[in-house]
Amino acid sequence: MTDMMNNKHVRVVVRTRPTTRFASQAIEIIPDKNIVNIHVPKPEDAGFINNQQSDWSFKFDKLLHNVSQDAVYEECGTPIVRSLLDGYNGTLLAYGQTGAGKTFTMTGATENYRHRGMIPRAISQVFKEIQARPQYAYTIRISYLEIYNENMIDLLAPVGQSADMAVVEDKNGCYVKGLSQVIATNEEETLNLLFEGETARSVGDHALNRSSSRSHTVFTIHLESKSRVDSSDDVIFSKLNLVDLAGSERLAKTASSGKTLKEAMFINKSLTFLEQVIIALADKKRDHVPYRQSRLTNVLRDSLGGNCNTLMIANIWGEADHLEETISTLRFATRMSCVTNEPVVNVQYDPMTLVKKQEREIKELRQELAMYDTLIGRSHVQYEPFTDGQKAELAKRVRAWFDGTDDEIEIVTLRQVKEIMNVFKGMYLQWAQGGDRCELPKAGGATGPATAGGMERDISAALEEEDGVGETEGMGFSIGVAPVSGPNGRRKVINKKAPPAAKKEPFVPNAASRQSSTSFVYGSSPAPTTGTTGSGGDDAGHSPGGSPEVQGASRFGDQGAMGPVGIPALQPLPPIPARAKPDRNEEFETFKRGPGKDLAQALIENKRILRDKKRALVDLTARVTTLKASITDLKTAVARDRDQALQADTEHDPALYSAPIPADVQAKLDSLATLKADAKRHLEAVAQTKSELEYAARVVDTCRERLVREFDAWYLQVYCDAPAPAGVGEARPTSVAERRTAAAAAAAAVAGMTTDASVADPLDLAEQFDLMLNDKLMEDPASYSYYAALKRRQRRGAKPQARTLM
Ligand SMILES: Nc1ncnc2c1ncn2[C@@H]1O[C@H](COP(=O)(O)OP(=O)(O)OP(=O)(O)O)[C@@H](O)[C@H]1O
Repeated sequence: MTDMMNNKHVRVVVRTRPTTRFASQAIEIIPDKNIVNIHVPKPEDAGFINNQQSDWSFKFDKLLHNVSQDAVYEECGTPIVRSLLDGYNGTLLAYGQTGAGKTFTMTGATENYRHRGMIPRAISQVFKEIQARPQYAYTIRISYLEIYNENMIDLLAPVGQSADMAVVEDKNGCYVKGLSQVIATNEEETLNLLFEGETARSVGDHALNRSSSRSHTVFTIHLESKSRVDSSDDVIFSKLNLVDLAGSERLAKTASSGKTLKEAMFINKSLTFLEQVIIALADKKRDHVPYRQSRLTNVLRDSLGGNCNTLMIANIWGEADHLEETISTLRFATRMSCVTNEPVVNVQYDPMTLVKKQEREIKELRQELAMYDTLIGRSHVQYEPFTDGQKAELAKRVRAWFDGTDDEIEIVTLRQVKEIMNVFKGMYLQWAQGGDRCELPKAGGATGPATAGGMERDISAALEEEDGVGETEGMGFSIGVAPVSGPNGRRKVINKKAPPAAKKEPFVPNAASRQSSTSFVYGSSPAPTTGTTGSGGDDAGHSPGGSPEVQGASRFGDQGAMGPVGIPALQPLPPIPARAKPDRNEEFETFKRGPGKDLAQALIENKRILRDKKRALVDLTARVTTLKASITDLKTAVARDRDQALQADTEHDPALYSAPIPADVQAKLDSLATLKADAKRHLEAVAQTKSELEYAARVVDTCRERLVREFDAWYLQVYCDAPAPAGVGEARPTSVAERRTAAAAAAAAVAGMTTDASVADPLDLAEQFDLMLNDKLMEDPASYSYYAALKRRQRRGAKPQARTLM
């Protein structure tokens, strides 16, 4: 018996189907030497000069002529199953013409136990071997796949529950995703699965063999083994594929038509592809193996020429009528024997064992930490997750700290810090959502929870006292708007111990601030004021220019990270007196043409670049779509040519596959290659442009944020007498009066200018949509038409009157 592990090439065993009409004049079997000689007399009517081959000699690893199932299994099954138990993958496949005995070899005849085939015998041996190896724990899973007309069918899936399947390859090999793997604990259960699958198998009738299987099947025994003796966490995975291929046949001979003809064509095609894979594998110079051409080769990709023991049983039917098929089978078997394999044991680390090991380690480390804490006198240190009760207790202490009744919270562990942060977060969220009763404590040590409004009142009252003006800003101005909860650290810390709010009259917020749970500290423009003209107003919703981006830029600008800790202690900047309040939108225009001119121009220029990039991207993507469509058309044309050639090949002529490719097909293949290269180039350009576009978008955002920030600083400095932040604005007028005069002058200058739309209008909705469209196109260029239509619809939706007026 050959040692499978030392076997570097695919083993090929030829089995003959017993027959009383054996063509002994044409076929010579020499079992001792494993040789088959074939002599086909040349037809007399073929003419004087006849180069047709008439003699063949084939040598294989083993020749099994008229032997029993026992003998076949002993030769082919036993070693491969033993290797399976040792951790090597194995594949046993039966190939041959229809009726040559493939199914008889693999599954056998069910009515007689002695006639059972390789699969039931392999199952039986697997469980016997397992019993003989008590030092290992085994898990066995069974899958049974059928490939019928290029469709994959899960023969073990519960009726009506078959999932979508796909062949997937990862570092551990290749498998069919979605295919059921049923755990089997004993021989009987496994045989049940085999028969269950058998009944589900597609069986068709035709002239040669009334119970011929018209599909390929792959019965797989997946084995997982782990040593019970050594402490290693290694798990060995191995699998045995038992493959029953559909019969190779000549369409004319089987008198197939209609559905059966279609089946035969699929079978011939997949076997041709199998042959091509075998030819490629046998050719050491070929670096590409066309596995993906058919489901069969794709499923078997790690079983043919991979890291497994592969054995093929070539079934032949030695009657004169089937001489051609016999030669064809033996030629294929010869090619198969040239394929080399490198069997290796598939060892993997068990993820569950790893988890258990880490859990053990964590437990030990905790114990060690507890010992350490005891030694240094730190008791009651909490390392476990906090319980609800403990969380509530901690929240109480945090509140006490806010109230000032508790001066400090001792920090003992990182987990405790995290929990405290969680308490802050919860309080902040509750407050930001404007719940009626917020858990935030009232400043000044008042006991019990305070309302958000209450705190705001305290803050505003404090401001009133400080500035002598008591107006609160409504919401509505879009540029530089910052909510109380925002990150801009332009607020003062309320002294917990002596809150001015406690002494003041309660503040009654205006309508706008009542409507919103979020009130704005500065930059809000509640009134339809007209800049320096100073006409007051109270319309909170007046603001133009409410671009969400601009709001976002200001809310989450870079002036400090948003942190819930500082929130209760924040205080707004002094509000602008109503009579002096200019319209911020107008002031923004003034700013863009004055101190912020360079920045505004940079923004315009960067937006232009962004638009150019978007346009380029749309063009490139459209080109890729066109190229892809052309590639698909050409591929279809080539496939049609191939199908026609296959249909014409009713004699299944092996010479056809070595014949040169016709010129017109070659021309199509050349164009296909050119198109693919072109598409690849364009896809690279798309990727490049996409990254340039993203960069340009970032630059635009940064520019816009900076412009808004600078404007805020400028505005505050001019109208609120706030100190200029470092690096923002230079050579400014010194006094408030001077600044206001300068601003008025700038506004007057601007009044005479034409408005530059691109300055006033950052990325509009259409531009945002373009950006989104480009992102979608990147995900799937074929979606171009869909999204383009969507865009059209959106445009139409925006201007419905345009249609009705026509
Ligand atoms: N070695 C054998 N001993 C006895 N009977 C055999 C043997 N080989 C084949 N047969 C019989 O020949 C018939 C056809 O065999 P089988 O169905 O296995 O062919 P096949 O190659 O699987 O055909 P198909 O490709 O159509 O599935 C069956 O009735 C089977 O019992």
